[in-house]
Amino acid sequence: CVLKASQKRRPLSRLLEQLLRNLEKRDPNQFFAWPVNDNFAPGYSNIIRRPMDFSTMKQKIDDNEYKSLNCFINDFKLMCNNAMKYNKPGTVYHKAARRLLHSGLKQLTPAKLRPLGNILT
Ligand SMILES: COc1ccc(C(=O)NC2CCC2)cc1-c1cc(C(C)=O)n2cccnc12
Repeated sequence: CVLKASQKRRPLSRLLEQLLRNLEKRDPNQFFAWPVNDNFAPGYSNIIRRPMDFSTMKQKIDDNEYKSLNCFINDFKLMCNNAMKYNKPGTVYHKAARRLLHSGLKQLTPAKLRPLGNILT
């Protein structure tokens, strides 16, 4: 029988896509959905050396650039830490990044991931 496109994906890619969808749900305002635009964030590209956002992470999954779950988690942390570096504490973006980081990492603990199978070994 012919496998559906999604079934042809590598197991790691399918897991990362599932985790990404779960993380994106925690960004209802879509502040992290696309690259931050210098026109709305003056000086952003001078302050943030390694920008990251959910659409870039999705592209990296599709291009099989993530060799491990840790590389994926590191990009998620980079994205949140960038926002807490550029935006002052108390701003809507700094608060959103703190909340996203903490709630997102709770979903990425070994206990939460173990039920997803031993593909991480
Ligand atoms: C993809 O990035 C965005 C997309 C949409 C919005 C947005 O709808 N902002 C409205 C809430 C008050 C204006 C903000 C952002 C945004 C994210 C960020 C981050 C993540 O630092 N940011 C920083 C300064 C100014 N705008 C932003």
